[in-house]
Amino acid sequence: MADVNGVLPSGTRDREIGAEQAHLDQVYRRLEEKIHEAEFLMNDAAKRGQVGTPGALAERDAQVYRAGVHLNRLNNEFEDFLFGRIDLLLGKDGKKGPDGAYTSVDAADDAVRPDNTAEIAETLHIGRIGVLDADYAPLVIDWRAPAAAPFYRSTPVDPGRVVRRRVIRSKGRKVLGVEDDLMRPELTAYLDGEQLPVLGDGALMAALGQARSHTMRDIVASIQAEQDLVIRAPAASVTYVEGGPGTGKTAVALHRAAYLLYQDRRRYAGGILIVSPTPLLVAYTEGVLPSLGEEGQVAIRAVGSLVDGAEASLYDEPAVARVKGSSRMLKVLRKAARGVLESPEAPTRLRVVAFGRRIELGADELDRIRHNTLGGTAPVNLLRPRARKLLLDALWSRSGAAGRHADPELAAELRSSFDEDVRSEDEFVAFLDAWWPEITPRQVLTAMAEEKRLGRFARRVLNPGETRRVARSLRRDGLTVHDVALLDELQTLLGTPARPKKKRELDPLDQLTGLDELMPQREETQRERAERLAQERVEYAHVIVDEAQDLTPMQWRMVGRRGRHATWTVVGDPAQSSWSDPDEAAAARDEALGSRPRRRFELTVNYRNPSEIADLAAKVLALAMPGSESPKAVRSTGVEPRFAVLRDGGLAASVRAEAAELLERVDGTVGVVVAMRRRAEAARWLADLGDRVVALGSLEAKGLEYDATVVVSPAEIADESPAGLRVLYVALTRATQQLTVVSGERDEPDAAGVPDLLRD
Ligand SMILES: Nc1ncnc2c1ncn2[C@@H]1O[C@H](COP(=O)(O)OP(=O)(O)OP(=O)(O)O)[C@@H](O)[C@H]1O
Repeated sequence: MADVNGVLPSGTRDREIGAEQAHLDQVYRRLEEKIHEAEFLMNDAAKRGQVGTPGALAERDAQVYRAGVHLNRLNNEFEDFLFGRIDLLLGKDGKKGPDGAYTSVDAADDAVRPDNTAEIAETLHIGRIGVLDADYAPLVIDWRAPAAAPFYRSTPVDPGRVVRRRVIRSKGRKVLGVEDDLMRPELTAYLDGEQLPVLGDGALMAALGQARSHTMRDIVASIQAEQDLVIRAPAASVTYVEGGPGTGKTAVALHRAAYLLYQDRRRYAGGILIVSPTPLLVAYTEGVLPSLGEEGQVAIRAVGSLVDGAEASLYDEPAVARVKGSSRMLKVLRKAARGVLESPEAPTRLRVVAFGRRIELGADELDRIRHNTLGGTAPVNLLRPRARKLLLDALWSRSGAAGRHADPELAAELRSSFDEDVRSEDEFVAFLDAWWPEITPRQVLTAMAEEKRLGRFARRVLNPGETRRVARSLRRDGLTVHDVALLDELQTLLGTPARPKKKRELDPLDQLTGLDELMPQREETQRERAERLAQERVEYAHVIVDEAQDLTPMQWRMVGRRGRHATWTVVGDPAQSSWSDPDEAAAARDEALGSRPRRRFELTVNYRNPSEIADLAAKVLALAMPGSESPKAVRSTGVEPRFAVLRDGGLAASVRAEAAELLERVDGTVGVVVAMRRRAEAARWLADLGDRVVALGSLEAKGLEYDATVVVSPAEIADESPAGLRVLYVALTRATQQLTVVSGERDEPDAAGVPDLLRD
């Protein structure tokens, strides 16, 4: 309907908005009916409860639960939940599918007439959940339903049946605007006898230009075709997604979690785990799933918080992180988990009295027994019964009672009464507790903090300098992100011994019959214990790893243990890896994922950075990973990055002034990225600029984005670790609007203030 200049007849916009408003009104009326139904159900259920029979009570609980879930969802979805519409040509098969949609995605051969005109055969509205009218015809189709896929998949190159895709913006019950994309611009299409109008510049650009807040928004209304392919990929084995900065990897990962739950809620009742690199990114993304109507079954955890009780947010200096994250640590931990028993506090003599004789085992004998007990690879804490048995053997042979009876039955009886004697002796019990205590992972880390002991555990694995630095880092207060993977590994190496079963409350009937005594408690077998422990460990049905390029080998082992039977989605960008040896991490990843087949996807479009910023970042990418390609920026703002040099007052004053200036120029947030060691001072520089501005260490910037960023001293960031150039690449790709680079002396800026690393 638009003429060649794109001018629409007056009133078209109002009429189109009016039509969508009418549809939204109808949807709300239907939702209100559903809410009344749900409330009625709850009241009715409450009344039934008053009847009081067990059957009625159970029924009431089930009904209240169902109605509660229903009400809750409806209330949650009320905000902005109808967001899309597609107008479609007749489908090839011409039949209606289960959602009222034609099942084919291709247009029928005769859908377009020879004069390039066509009739719209069907209009579908898409929203956060599906709503049917009283006759079960769809008023809104859930965005995750197959019928909604053409909304995301259709492109002008491959439009399928879609003629026009419309994004509807609404607030509460009011439609504010519509943005259309024409998929078949060559066509003149008619709906109910009127030519189909096209309004706005397209929803994607509108979404990308918006100011950013401190939380991520869902992209449900503007998911792009290549992203939709990933979101809806079947959850078989491993879905592996690579893409440069801003290509929507995090957004896609979150929407995929919601999609998988919709697809097969029962299968994912085992939970979906999303592993995120930092607590900041967890906080940033936490709201997305609830906005998609999904909560509860998805756990988003920072990699430093995967072990219960450990909430690590400290970072090791790069040289230490490199050692702690490497798979060399596995050898060190294996030795440490066993060697920790040889503590200076461990008793070196065992004395008992049995059969009226004093029997003693000395240090050498005890060392030999410990050594024999530890042979093999069984978890240390599970070896205590074996240690006790070997101690009793040694005491028995020292007792001289072994040869007393030739008759095997009598000899066995004697031995068993000897064992009973010794085992019940207080001294023996106290000795065993001190000599073979139950060890916790933290105790092993504490032992490793002593340089001498760590030196023994790490012989021929770490060099003396590495040993010294790791030991020193473990003496600090608080856990680092890398310590958590060590704790998890140690937990596996140490094992959790079977706890004595809680005594059941005595059943009066048991007391009468003495049944308890007649049926001795059977000891758990090794195999049963292993099975029980395997079940108790937190495992998930699907594991999503965000920023996967950053996981160290030790972290991959930790994450791998949480998804041994899971399907996986792994998203990352090797060019953003802050790990010093990406090949080693890739090998560890392959080991964690096992031999499961992979489906690979690539995301190629940068939705975050305008081309002006993306072009600058590409220069660092060329240094960091020569030959690799940057994603294509989808928009440009005409605003070039600004290069600032030090003013009077040094770095603090310069950064403050640049941040203040950006606050004036953008509506949303400003991120100031500094080298890790400057984190604390940078926070002080910006303290009174308000909460729209945040100071971040370079590693913390991972995955986040701001309207504008100040990157402070590229050279400092690049020099901070062997992966420094890749970390700098991350820092330079965080802004959605404007970027300022502040150079220090080390950056050797030229006359225009451009630092050495960013020059052509
Ligand atoms: N289809 C889309 N519609 C609207 N916005 C989008 C779309 N895809 C991505 N975005 C936006 O682009 C930005 C970058 O997305 P996201 O953070 O998921 O990218 P990423 O690939 O994880 O980036 P990085 O690797 O740098 O962390 C976000 O603001 C996201 O909302």
